[in-house]
Amino acid sequence: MKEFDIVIIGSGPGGYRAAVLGALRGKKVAIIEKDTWGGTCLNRGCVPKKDWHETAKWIENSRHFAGRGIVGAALRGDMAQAWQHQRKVVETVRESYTDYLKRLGVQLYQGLGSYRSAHEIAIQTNAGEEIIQTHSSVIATGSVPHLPQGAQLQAGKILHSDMLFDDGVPAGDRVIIVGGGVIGTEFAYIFTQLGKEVRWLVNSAPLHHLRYSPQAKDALMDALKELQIEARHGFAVSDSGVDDGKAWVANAAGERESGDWVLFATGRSAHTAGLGLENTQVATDELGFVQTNAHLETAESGIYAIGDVVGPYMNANQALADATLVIDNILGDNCRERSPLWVPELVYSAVELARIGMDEDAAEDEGFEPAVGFAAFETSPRALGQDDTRGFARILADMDSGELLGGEIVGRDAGELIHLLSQGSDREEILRRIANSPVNHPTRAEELLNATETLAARWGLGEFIFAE
Ligand SMILES: Cc1cc2nc3c(=O)[nH]c(=O)nc-3n(C[C@H](O)[C@H](O)[C@H](O)COP(=O)(O)OP(=O)(O)OC[C@H]3O[C@@H](n4cnc5c(N)ncnc54)[C@H](O)[C@@H]3O)c2cc1C
Ligand SMILES: NC(=O)c1ccc[n+]([C@@H]2O[C@H](COP(=O)([O-])OP(=O)(O)OC[C@H]3O[C@@H](n4cnc5c(N)ncnc54)[C@H](O)[C@@H]3O)[C@@H](O)[C@H]2O)c1
Repeated sequence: MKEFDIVIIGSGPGGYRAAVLGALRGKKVAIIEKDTWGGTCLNRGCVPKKDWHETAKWIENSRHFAGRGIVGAALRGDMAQAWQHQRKVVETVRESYTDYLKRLGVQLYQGLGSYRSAHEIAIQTNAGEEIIQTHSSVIATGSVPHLPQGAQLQAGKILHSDMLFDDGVPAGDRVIIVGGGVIGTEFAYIFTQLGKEVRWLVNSAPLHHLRYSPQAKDALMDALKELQIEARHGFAVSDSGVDDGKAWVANAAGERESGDWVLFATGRSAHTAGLGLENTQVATDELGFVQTNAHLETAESGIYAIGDVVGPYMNANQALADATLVIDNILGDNCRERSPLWVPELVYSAVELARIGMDEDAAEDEGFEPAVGFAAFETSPRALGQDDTRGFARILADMDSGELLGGEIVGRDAGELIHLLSQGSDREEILRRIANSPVNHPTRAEELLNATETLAARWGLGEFIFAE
């Protein structure tokens, strides 16, 4: 029986990163994947979605072509071609991921991983079963789409996002999107730009459950409205079907909406099916998420869990941060604690939203006195030159110490700019560093510098921000 120091089950961003870090730190590592290498993020999530988001942006930006001196035939989106484009990107990335794991000496197993006991894991492949032994293991099995009661999937007609990326884009231009979460908000924009006629149904205000400020959500909703993308509110789907080739959904009052196909974007649930957790002490909560302590260790010593399967923060950034933490904990003295507040969150839609840390209420609850630094992209030379002055950078700092408490960026490249606020845990230093480091001009990043300077000018935090 083969023996490993660390076995990882699942090859999404969490599992992949844990395998890389374990190997780089000299450990004998195996990773097990039952499906396509790279998990949800690479094959059915972040990577192909951002590829489409980029295409959508190009189409949206074509509104400005004439004014910039680009003239010629009108452009239109072709979603089937866009699907092919993301596939090529995904396949290239997947190959480089698996190559890197092999070069690092990680043992790759293709098959279903299932605990036989706390330190024995069976891998079921088409060829049979192999059992391996390990000192520690990491459950990184991610999540699967969650559907409301009454939703019935049908290939090519009623689907969730995994089916969209696995099977291709169905025929027909009238699409119904159900759900006002991140996927619904991102895809309502992407599909519209790619030439679809979108009917967007939400049972509560889009992104209501996320921690973005009302100003950020309003800025996004305004940008969507400008593109004629508006949600039908108060529509909770409780039934669905296909009649005469048309897909439909209905609410409890019997009201129907129909189109060529339907995309359900109604959340995701933890993926633990077939994992054999009953052969261990690992417990799940009432929603099915794997329970861990703050060190991400389960009730079974030596078994850790990371990413979507732990929840409730289901994004690749959290899975990556978790992976770094558990490898430190497995190899060190098990003392690092999960800190989701300082992992960036993003939405990629008509504008990008990015946030990190606390908002004003949370900061006050923690006993801080938050001051707000603000800069809009309205007069940024870079934003003006890009014909896109929507959005702002907002920074919260503590009046008593100048410590960064949180930040939010709305607008183009917010997903890149947020890194200026996420680097390092020395949050009393971050704003001083931003205010005093050499910058590239003209850039959007300068608006973070400007927001920092307003903390000095308006709130008197200069002594912290400009101190030697
Ligand atoms: C449409 C969409 C867009 C998204 N966009 C973004 C984005 O822009 N930014 C962002 O940060 N997040 C995004 N996300 C969320 C992100 O994809 C997930 O949070 C992330 O993939 C979670 O990573 P993970 O490692 O926990 O699990 P996953 O990526 O889900 O990977 C888990 C892997 O484990 C495998 N597995 C499960 N059980 C077993 C078993 N028993 N044996 C072997 N293998 C097993 C699965 O096959 C899967 O490959 C998006 C998600 C979706 C659906
Ligand atoms: N940029 C990113 O980081 C990113 C992008 C996409 C997805 N994700 C993650 O993937 C996961 C899944 O995304 P999601 O948007 O499906 O989930 P979500 O949990 O963000 O939102 C689900 C939405 O569906 C709605 N809903 C639920 N039942 C409904 C019903 N019967 N009728 C109408 N609406 C209903 C909810 O009110 C909610 O608005 C999330 O956890 C999300 O964070 C992250």
